Amino acid sequence: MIDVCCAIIVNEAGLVLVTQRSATMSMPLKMEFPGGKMEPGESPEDCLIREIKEELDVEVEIVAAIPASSYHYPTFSILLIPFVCRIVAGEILLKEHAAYAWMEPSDLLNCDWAEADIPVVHEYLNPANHTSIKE
Ligand SMILES: Nc1nc2c([nH]c(=O)n2[C@@H]2O[C@H](COP(=O)(O)OP(=O)(O)OP(=O)(O)O)[C@@H](O)[C@H]2O)c(=O)[nH]1
Repeated sequence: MIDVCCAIIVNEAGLVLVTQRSATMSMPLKMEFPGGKMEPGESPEDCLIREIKEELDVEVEIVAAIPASSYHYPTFSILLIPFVCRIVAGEILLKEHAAYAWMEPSDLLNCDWAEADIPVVHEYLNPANHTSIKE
């Protein structure tokens, strides 16, 4: 099982940042939440902040945790560990992804997601599943 942290970044208007994997990545052009694999000895929170800086060149603050969900792809399994975040410094500059979009929460389920993300979107859409970390 690969531990992967991902960021559900929300802006002041309540829109959610969705990123598109590039044509050269695995699962090309699928939509995902930015993030990546935890390194040995790294906490999920530190992983998330590092990955978002590497991928989007912004600094985020974690607002809430969403339950992790596992997903079994044909050749590997991942545990997706999502956090709701907001940007506290910087402007988005895509370093790896093909594109990004700010979406209304009600439109999220219409995206062509990496399959592991679909349960995460459902968890996000139910606020009862959010564990607040910072107001
Ligand atoms: N960052 C991120 N990765 C996801 C999501 N959903 C999902 O299935 N994944 C998968 O989890 C792994 C994340 O690893 P990564 O982002 O550090 O790795 P990577 O793109 O270099 O992938 P690679 O190891 O296939 O080259 C990838 O296999 C990716 O396809 C998601 O929402 N965000």
